[in-house]
Amino acid sequence: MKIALLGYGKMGQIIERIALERNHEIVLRKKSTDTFEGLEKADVAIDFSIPDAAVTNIKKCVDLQIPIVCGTTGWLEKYGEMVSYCLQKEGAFLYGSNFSLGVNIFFELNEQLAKIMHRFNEYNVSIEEIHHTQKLDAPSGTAITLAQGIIANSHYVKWTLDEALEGEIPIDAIRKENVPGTHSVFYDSAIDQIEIKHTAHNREGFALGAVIAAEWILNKKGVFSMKDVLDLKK
Ligand SMILES: NC(=O)C1=CN([C@@H]2O[C@H](COP(=O)(O)OP(=O)(O)OC[C@H]3O[C@@H](n4cnc5c(N)ncnc54)[C@H](OP(=O)(O)O)[C@@H]3O)[C@@H](O)[C@H]2O)C=CC1
Ligand SMILES: O=C(O)C1=N[C@H](C(=O)O)C[C@H](O)C1
Repeated sequence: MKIALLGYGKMGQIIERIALERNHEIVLRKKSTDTFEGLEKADVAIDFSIPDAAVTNIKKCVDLQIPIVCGTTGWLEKYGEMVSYCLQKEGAFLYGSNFSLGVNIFFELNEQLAKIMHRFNEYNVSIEEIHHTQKLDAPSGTAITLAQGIIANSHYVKWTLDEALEGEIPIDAIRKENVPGTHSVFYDSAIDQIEIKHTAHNREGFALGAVIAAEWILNKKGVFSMKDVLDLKK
């Protein structure tokens, strides 16, 4: 299939290699100063750009009726608006804070653990994420998804996402050279600590997952997530 890359940085260049290995064609490699010329030829667009560009890129693809897979993080306050825009225009849109298979399994593990732990008030939950020093947003999109998973599965729902992001679920964002992405969820009591952790060794899993999501969304209409792609919906 013909793929438009919206964002041609660290992720866009790895996605290009994997897409070509899977016999796809790249019709656009858009960086900040490039136009959208070539987008109209695409069967699917994959956006790994910057937080300030994602909304414009998503709307452009929906307007052109081109399915878009968005991996760009740091713009979630506009997510609801993008969902409505896509549904109203009968487009196809899939956002993933993290496209790696390992992290999507980690998301399921996090949700199952939250279902157990919410019964034990002696434990306090917190999240830690570590990323490279070039990352523009904090906390990471993955950490926010982890917080959402905890909130959604703590039946007495102590927090809203805003409360969580305002510190009810502390999220520690650490920046360190050359770290692709490490995420931990901690449950601490006065007696002990329970930790679950995912460590990305490189960016390959993010890129492969994004290309698989692009293959999946082809010829579909609606708003989707990696739970749909991996058939993880309960
Ligand atoms: N969901 C997931 O699995 C993952 C998500 N990410 C997210 O993906 C995003 C990109 O990460 P990464 O590749 O490391 O970042 P980079 O900084 O390496 O690349 C960003 C790219 O976006 C380009 N860009 C800037 N403005 C625009 C625009 N208006 N339209 C199109 N492209 C634009 C930049 O162009 P220029 O060079 O000209 O500035 C650059 O090519 C981040 O939000 C990150 O959090 C990252 C890894 C995994
Ligand atoms: O910026 C990155 O590199 C990454 N960002 C995503 C996020 O914000 O969760 C996914 C991954 O952790 C790498």
